[in-house]
Amino acid sequence: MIPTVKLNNGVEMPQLGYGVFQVPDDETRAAVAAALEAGYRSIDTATAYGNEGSVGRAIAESGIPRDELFVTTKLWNADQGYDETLRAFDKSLDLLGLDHLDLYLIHWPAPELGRYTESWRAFEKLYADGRVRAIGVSNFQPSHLERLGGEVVPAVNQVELHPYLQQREVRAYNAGHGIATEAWSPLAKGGDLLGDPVVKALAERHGRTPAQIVLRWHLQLGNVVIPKSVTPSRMRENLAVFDFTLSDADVAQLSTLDRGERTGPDPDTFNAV
Ligand SMILES: NC(=O)C1=CN([C@@H]2O[C@H](COP(=O)(O)OP(=O)(O)OC[C@H]3O[C@@H](n4cnc5c(N)ncnc54)[C@H](OP(=O)(O)O)[C@@H]3O)[C@@H](O)[C@H]2O)C=CC1
Ligand SMILES: O=C(O)C(=O)[C@@H](O)[C@H](O)C(=O)CO
Repeated sequence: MIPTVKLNNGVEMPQLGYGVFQVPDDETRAAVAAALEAGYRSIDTATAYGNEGSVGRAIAESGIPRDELFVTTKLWNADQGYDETLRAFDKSLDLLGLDHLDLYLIHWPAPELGRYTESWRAFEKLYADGRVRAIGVSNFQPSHLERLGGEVVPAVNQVELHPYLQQREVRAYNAGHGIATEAWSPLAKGGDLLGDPVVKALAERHGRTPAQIVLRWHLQLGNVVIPKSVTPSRMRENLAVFDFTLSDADVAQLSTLDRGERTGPDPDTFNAV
């Protein structure tokens, strides 16, 4: 039901998944269970979200075969460095209750720390050892990617991306290097974007919701998306986007909305640990 994108190492990643940022730990198990019940098979979490254990419990209780799931987590900034990364990976895998991960991402470049290249060496070891099926980065600008070094080209770069922040330069760089672009906050956190007159007019014309129009725009650009919702009806709504298409003119109209407007931190200056 959910199409996949083929990553640069041949691994197939669902183009639409479920994100759990800001889902409180004690609500995550039920939220992920509802998402899996709705049909999601790709889950995006992070050490920083404090809910990996609850994601793991929901996965274990679902009874869904492991090879039908795609699980992503992310290395937090405080864990950057070679040995620190290896330890953080073990801890995440343990919390998730898994014997391998599908995708591991360096969460932020945190350039002031100056350690993401060491973390990438550790990622390459984890990948070579078969403990993770694909490795990638998040919030990396082209300048950060240029300095990554190593042997393995990241499979994914997960960045903030939506019609108000279209990341044309990052997307072009990713595409030119075989890196899949994954959009975080694909709905711009459910804020003004969903009430934008252009989005609303397209929603009315297609008989869809504003969120569905925005998700369809992403999918037609080739982005991987991971919308978050704790509301089961919205989980289902966000999945019901594979039975209609936007015209080229619709996509072009949405592409005029770019304001370069971030809802989250700037990767060049975000160094929190
Ligand atoms: N790598 C990184 O640095 C980052 C990664 N992420 C990842 O991306 C995921 C998604 O991003 P996120 O920041 O959560 O923002 P989203 O763009 O996914 O928006 C989530 C918000 O939109 C609301 N919403 C969801 N669906 C609908 C709908 N159909 N109609 C109206 N409102 C809707 C949700 O409300 P409600 O839940 O109440 O239904 C929630 O408030 C995260 O969960 C996380 O996994 C996010 C930030 C940074
Ligand atoms: O959600 C994420 O993945 C993030 O990295 C954000 O929470 C980010 O750390 C942030 O918004 C800090 O204010």
